[in-house]
Amino acid sequence: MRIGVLCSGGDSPGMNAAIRGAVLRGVEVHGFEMVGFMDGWRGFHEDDRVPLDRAAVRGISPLGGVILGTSRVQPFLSGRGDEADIQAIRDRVEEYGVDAFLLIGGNGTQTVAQLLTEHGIPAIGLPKTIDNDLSGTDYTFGFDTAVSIASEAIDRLRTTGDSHRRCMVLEVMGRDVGWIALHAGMAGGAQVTLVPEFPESIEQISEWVLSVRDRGRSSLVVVAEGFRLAGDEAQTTRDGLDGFGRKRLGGVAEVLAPLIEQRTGIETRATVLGHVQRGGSPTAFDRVLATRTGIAAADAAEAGQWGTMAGLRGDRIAMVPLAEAVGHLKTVPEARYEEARLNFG
Ligand SMILES: Nc1ncnc2c1ncn2[C@@H]1O[C@H](COP(=O)(O)OP(=O)(O)OP(=O)(O)O)[C@@H](O)[C@H]1O
Ligand SMILES: O=P(O)(O)OC[C@H]1O[C@](O)(CO)[C@@H](O)[C@@H]1O
Ligand SMILES: [Mg+2]
Repeated sequence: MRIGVLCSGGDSPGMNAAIRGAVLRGVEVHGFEMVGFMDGWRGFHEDDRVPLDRAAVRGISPLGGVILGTSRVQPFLSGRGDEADIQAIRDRVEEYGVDAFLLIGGNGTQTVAQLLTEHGIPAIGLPKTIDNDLSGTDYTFGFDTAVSIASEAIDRLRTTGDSHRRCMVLEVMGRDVGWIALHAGMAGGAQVTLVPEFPESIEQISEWVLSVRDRGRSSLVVVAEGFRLAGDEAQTTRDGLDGFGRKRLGGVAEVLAPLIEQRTGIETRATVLGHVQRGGSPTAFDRVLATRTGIAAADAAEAGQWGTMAGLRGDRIAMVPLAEAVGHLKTVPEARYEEARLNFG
């Protein structure tokens, strides 16, 4: 069987380990021939492919980024996903002699895996995203690395914040969910953690910051990029949309810091962590999760379990139907937020 491997969406630490896991299992154990398309669907459309064999994946688990590159280039040339678009993919698939795909990506990529499978082009999904917003899996690889980097940033901001008795506001990624903020905030002992799922008022936030000051401490506020103040309609964005029509979230920390300063009289500084939290070497946890995801995906291909995604369920990797994974974000549940919120301030 010849399998095409392709990454789309943003990169996520662990993607290389996932490719290595899939190749070692697929090529060495199941006897597949594997080929990687460069830069997501661009490589597929432009016939830019590389062989994926044991040598190609040697030593790549500790490497950040992804050796194949990734992009948000559309799989469907017209963008409509109609029969002509599907036929164009079928023609290419035939030309390349590819029997099936392993698609590494987030929600959008898993949607494509499902669409392809429904149209008779077999695909299996490998979930990745630092945001941890994919349903059908407990955690996605990349998330643990992002949380570790954000936690370290909190530790560092705290020492300078404490020295100047300032309130420090750290903005982390996560798009429309607050998983990175929640976990990093808990790991770093943040006094306030703000997530998109549960808007809070500036009065409430200022009250927490003042109560921290009243017991002689400085506040560390973690805010997810998708957070909105209670009553605000829109999230904070930079330059509107990106080249693929998506909102460019970011900057909410810079909006909050002066508001907190105004209301509390406490000098406040904002830091936007940005793409630092997506870069560099994956944690051991992410390497292991990604490797196991790759292994499970290769085994699923051997077993013909098309239209599924290799999700983490407890300590097991389970092949879950793609329909369970796509279309609905995995948001922070109220109980998890309340558990943290009781200790704010
Ligand atoms: N409903 C859809 N129909 C067709 N193509 C889609 C659809 N959703 C997403 N895609 C395509 O899938 C690719 C990846 O989608 P997207 O940019 O949303 O990233 P993702 O996989 O969700 O990862 P991330 O977590 O970084 O957002 C892009 O090439 C996009 O064009
Ligand atoms: O890499 P880009 O296109 O700037 O996208 C940034 C977005 O991607 C993510 O890193 C992953 O989905 C989000 O947390 C963030 O909003
Ligand atoms: Mg997406």
